[in-house]
Amino acid sequence: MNIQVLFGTETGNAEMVADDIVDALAHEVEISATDMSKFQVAGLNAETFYIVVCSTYGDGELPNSAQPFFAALESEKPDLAGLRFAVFGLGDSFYATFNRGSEIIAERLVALGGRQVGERGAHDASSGELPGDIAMQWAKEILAAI
Ligand SMILES: Cc1cc2nc3c(=O)[nH]c(=O)nc-3n(C[C@H](O)[C@H](O)[C@H](O)COP(=O)(O)O)c2cc1C
Repeated sequence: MNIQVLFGTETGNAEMVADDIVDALAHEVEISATDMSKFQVAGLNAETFYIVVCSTYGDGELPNSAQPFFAALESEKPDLAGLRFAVFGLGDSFYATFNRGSEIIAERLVALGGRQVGERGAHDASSGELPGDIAMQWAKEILAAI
């Protein structure tokens, strides 16, 4: 199976998490990580499983590097029937809009026909836990479910 990790970040935490997920799963599957801002929506395909790793900024908004990807999903409206994905969010429960960014992306992918696998993972910056630790455990559970 081929897994593509797509990360959306403002200050690099989601990229570190994406790299940790790649490290955790690389011995079992073909997997790589790409910044969403460098990924073409036309490249989405049903043969690949996607792991979307995305933080939240502003007031429950997408981080900078996720915005072009999200805008392209809205304008190009690709048919994502058959596409499967899982989502891991980074946020801070200090904000009422905790982890809304990852939810925004998941909702859009589902609206376009994609199927979300497993529970949306979440890291809370106020928890004191390392995001990579939470994400790697979550990713192993996702891999077992697909
Ligand atoms: C200015 C600012 C606004 C933020 N807004 C939110 C928010 O609305 N909801 C949330 O859950 N986290 C929010 N966060 C927390 C970030 O999502 C969290 O620190 C995350 O780890 C950043 O990941 P990144 O470096 O990949 O962007 C905010 C952080 C900053 C600095």
